[in-house]
Amino acid sequence: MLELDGAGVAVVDGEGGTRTLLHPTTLTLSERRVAVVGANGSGKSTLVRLLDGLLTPTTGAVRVHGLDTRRDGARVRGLVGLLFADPEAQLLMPTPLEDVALSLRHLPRRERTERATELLVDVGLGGHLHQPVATLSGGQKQLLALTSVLAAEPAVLLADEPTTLLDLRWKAHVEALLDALPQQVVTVTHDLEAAARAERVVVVDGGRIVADGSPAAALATYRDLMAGLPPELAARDAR
Ligand SMILES: Nc1ncnc2c1ncn2[C@@H]1O[C@H](COP(=O)(O)OP(=O)(O)OP(=O)(O)O)[C@@H](O)[C@H]1O
Repeated sequence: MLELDGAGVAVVDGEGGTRTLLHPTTLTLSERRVAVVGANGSGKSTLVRLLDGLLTPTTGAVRVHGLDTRRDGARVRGLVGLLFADPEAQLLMPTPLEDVALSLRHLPRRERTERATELLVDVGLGGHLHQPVATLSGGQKQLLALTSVLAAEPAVLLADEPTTLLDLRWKAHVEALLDALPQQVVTVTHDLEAAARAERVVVVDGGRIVADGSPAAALATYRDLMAGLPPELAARDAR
């Protein structure tokens, strides 16, 4: 369960004024599949960074499974896994085996290697255990990033445009893996077909939630917005 309780983010801008990235927002996300859509720069990643505790709200509070991200940041980060569009941003080790093993550092060394091998074989990267990460294809890198994140067994996965850089085949592969996960997955996406498969869609515009509800209703609002309608005229009452 993810909760925003009047949570907002404002930063000091270059001119010494303040800039609101997310207006105070109250939201409880308990659905297993949530999609967040919105234009570039609308505040989607800000919302995700709040939920993983990387960013603390400047007003209100954010709770993950009841833990306040401001007070219990380290424990929250233990509960939440993050997957970004660009796997380069999160692959830290020289080989796939070492990268997955890093997420398993709580295990004794031998078990760590065995478990990392098992996980890589399961996702189809068994033939690439020791291949330099830099030489993997983009799709293989994203699959590795996902495997490393999941190895830590997060309770919640936040995926920020996880398939944006993938070709159709890799996109389908990564989406199928994400769809099959037992844990809650919140996905930021520009892919409206993927968003339509969620149980709930949240639409962000100008740092505000402007629609929130079933995919059909919320995506209708988003399409209206993208067609140039101001939020107050775009389809409302998505819930
Ligand atoms: N630390 C910061 N200081 C100033 N402005 C910021 C900061 N972080 C984000 N912003 C601005 O806040 C706005 C929202 O950014 P955010 O990354 O949340 O958007 P987004 O919806 O995820 O966009 P995209 O789809 O392009 O990734 C942008 O205009 C961005 O430049």
